[in-house]
Amino acid sequence: MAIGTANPASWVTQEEYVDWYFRVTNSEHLADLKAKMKRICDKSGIKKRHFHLTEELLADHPDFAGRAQPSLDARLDVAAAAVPELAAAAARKAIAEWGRPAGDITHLVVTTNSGGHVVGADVRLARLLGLRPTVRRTLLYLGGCSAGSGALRLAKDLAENTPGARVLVACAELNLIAFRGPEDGCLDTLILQGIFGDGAGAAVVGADPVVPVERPIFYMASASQTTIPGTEHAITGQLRKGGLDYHIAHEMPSLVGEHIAHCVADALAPLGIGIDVDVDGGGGWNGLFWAVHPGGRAILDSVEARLALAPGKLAASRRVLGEFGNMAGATVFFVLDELRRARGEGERRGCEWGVAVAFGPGVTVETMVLRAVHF
Ligand SMILES: CC(C)(COP(=O)(O)OP(=O)(O)OC[C@H]1O[C@@H](n2cnc3c(N)ncnc32)[C@H](O)[C@@H]1OP(=O)(O)O)[C@@H](O)C(=O)NCCC(=O)NCCSC(=O)CC(=O)O
Repeated sequence: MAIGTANPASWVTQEEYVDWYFRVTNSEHLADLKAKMKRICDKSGIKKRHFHLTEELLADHPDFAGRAQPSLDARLDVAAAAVPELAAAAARKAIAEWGRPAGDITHLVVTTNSGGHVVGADVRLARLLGLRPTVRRTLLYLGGCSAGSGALRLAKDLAENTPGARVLVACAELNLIAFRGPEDGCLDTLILQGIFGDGAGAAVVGADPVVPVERPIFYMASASQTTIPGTEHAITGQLRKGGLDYHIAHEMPSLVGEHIAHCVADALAPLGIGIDVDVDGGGGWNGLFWAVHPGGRAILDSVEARLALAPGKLAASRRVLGEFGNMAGATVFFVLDELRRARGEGERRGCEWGVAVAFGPGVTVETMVLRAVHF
């Protein structure tokens, strides 16, 4: 029924990032890694990224630049305050658009990869927003990049199974939990530092809108999850003394390309939606609008090629990637927001039905079938 997004105020252009990153981590001597990082950034399709971690904050915490030093406590301390604050900035926008008081929120689903506390980000966020003490909270940690879509799936079930429920979903992601300097033999670090950025997204989800106050944007027709067998190794992460150690396998773009068609076809089939979809990659897929998680430029290229999507079909995903990078679980809210903004600016007669697809550890594919309410 409403979507809000927010980013930290500080940002670095992708063009400047390589110099910035090697300078602030005192790594100028690692010339080969710097050249490789430049190749990654040049090909990333990203123009700028926002970060909570500034040079000043890094000066206060020089241990964040290395993975051997015990810095997890300090990282979590920063995230404990910053995650709910960023989530609140996005949630306030969503609640304002929704048009009803924050006290009418009945359920809260919060997800982040940047934390590990009790009392957690859900309690803090509820307090910041002035939600009712009886709001029913669910907190999901470390769900990877599909966590925002997973939280929306949960919200849909809550909304449909609890009459009158209004579920606030919020996700905030801060790269500082995984930030570290470049190191020989750790190519994952270059990918992570080269494409991930910080952001928060929020949405209000409910059934049976109260007209005319509530003006739905997307009808969530179905939300499903598939785990691709034999791919547990492809995305892994662990909280260690030096922060979140994250690994993304080189084959992720091809893996996604291989599985996207059957995941979407499986999600559409039970709905009996009359779309002439050719699962071998025919033009039928262009009969949908697309909100694909922009995990990286190569992921979007792979989906586009595999499904023979027309140029522009992934414009919302590419624009979000360009402006903000991969913001893990928060990204889906930005892509949905961008889609509805583009439709409001003259593309109102776009496709009626669409899909949101996100990928995460498992490898997990979250697929949501959506109907644009004003198409
Ligand atoms: C990083 C890229 C922009 C690079 O662009 P290209 O692939 O076109 O260019 P390229 O092949 O020349 O790659 C540039 C350099 O990066 C290296 N490279 C590419 N992918 C790598 C990876 N996963 N790990 C380590 N190195 C990698 C290449 O070997 C190459 O090194 P050299 O130049 O030395 O030969 C792209 O590969 C990309 O978008 N990858 C997708 C990243 C991804 O999987 N994201 C999903 C995140 S998972 C997610 O979103 C969910 C989650 O985290 O939970």
